[in-house]
Amino acid sequence: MTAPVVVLVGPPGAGKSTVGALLAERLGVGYRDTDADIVVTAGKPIAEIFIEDGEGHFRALEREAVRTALDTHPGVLSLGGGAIMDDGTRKLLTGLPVVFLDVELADAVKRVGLDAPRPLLAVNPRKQWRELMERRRPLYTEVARAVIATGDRPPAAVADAIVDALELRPAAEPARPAGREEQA
Ligand SMILES: Nc1ncnc2c1ncn2[C@@H]1O[C@H](COP(=O)(O)OP(=O)(O)O)[C@@H](O)[C@H]1O
Ligand SMILES: O=C(O)C1=C[C@@H](OP(=O)(O)O)[C@@H](O)[C@H](O)C1
Ligand SMILES: [Mg+2]
Repeated sequence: MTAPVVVLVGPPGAGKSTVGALLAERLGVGYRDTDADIVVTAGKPIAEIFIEDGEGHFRALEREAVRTALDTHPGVLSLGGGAIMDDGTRKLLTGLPVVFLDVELADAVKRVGLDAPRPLLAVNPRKQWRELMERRRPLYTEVARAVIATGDRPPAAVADAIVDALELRPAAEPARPAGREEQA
C-alpha cells in the first residue's frame, strides 16, 4: 500500500478539491479526487449516478474509489464530502494523515452556490447543508488528525496551514544529512 501524504475530508464547499490540487502542486506530488475517479468508473456525472442509481450505489462506488486510491496514490487525495458517512470508508481511513477542512454555513453556501451541481444541495441548499453538517461533523472529527478552519483563509493559505499542521515537506526536498553544517 502506497498511502497518500494527505487525505482531505470536509463538507461540500470546504475547498477539498481546490486546496488539494494546490497542495499537491506545492509539495511536488500527484493529485487525485475520488469524485473524478467515480465519474470515470461510472461513465456519467455524479448527479446522474444519484438520480439513476441512488445515493447507496454512489457510496459503494465511492468506497471502492477510496480503497483503490489509498492503495495506489502516494500524493494528495481529496474525498467527496459524504465519503465519511460510509462505515467501510471510515475504516479505510484509520491511521492515515486525514485533514478535516472546516467551514461555516455562510461561507460554504456562498462558495458552492457558484459551482458545479451537487445533488444533495439541489433544493434548499442552506437547510440541506446545515442538516448534513450536523450529522457529519462528529465523523469528520473522528477520522481527522488535524482540523483546519477555512472561512477566513484563501486556498493558498489553507494549503500552508495543512503543511504546518502535518509538518509536510516538498517531495523533492532532500533530507539534510546529519552533521552537514559542521562539515561545510
Ligand atoms: N478557502 C477558500 N476561500 C474562498 N473560496 C474557496 C476556498 N476554497 C474553495 N473555494 C471555492 O469554493 C468552491 C468550492 O470548492 P471545492 O474545492 O470544489 O470544494 P469541495 O471539494 O470541498 O466541495 C470553488 O468555487 C472554490 O474556488
Ligand atoms: O457531500 C456529499 O455527499 C457529496 C459531495 C460531493 O463532493 P464535494 O464535497 O467535493 O462537493 C460529491 O461527492 C457528491 O455530490 C456528494
Ligand atoms: Mg470536491
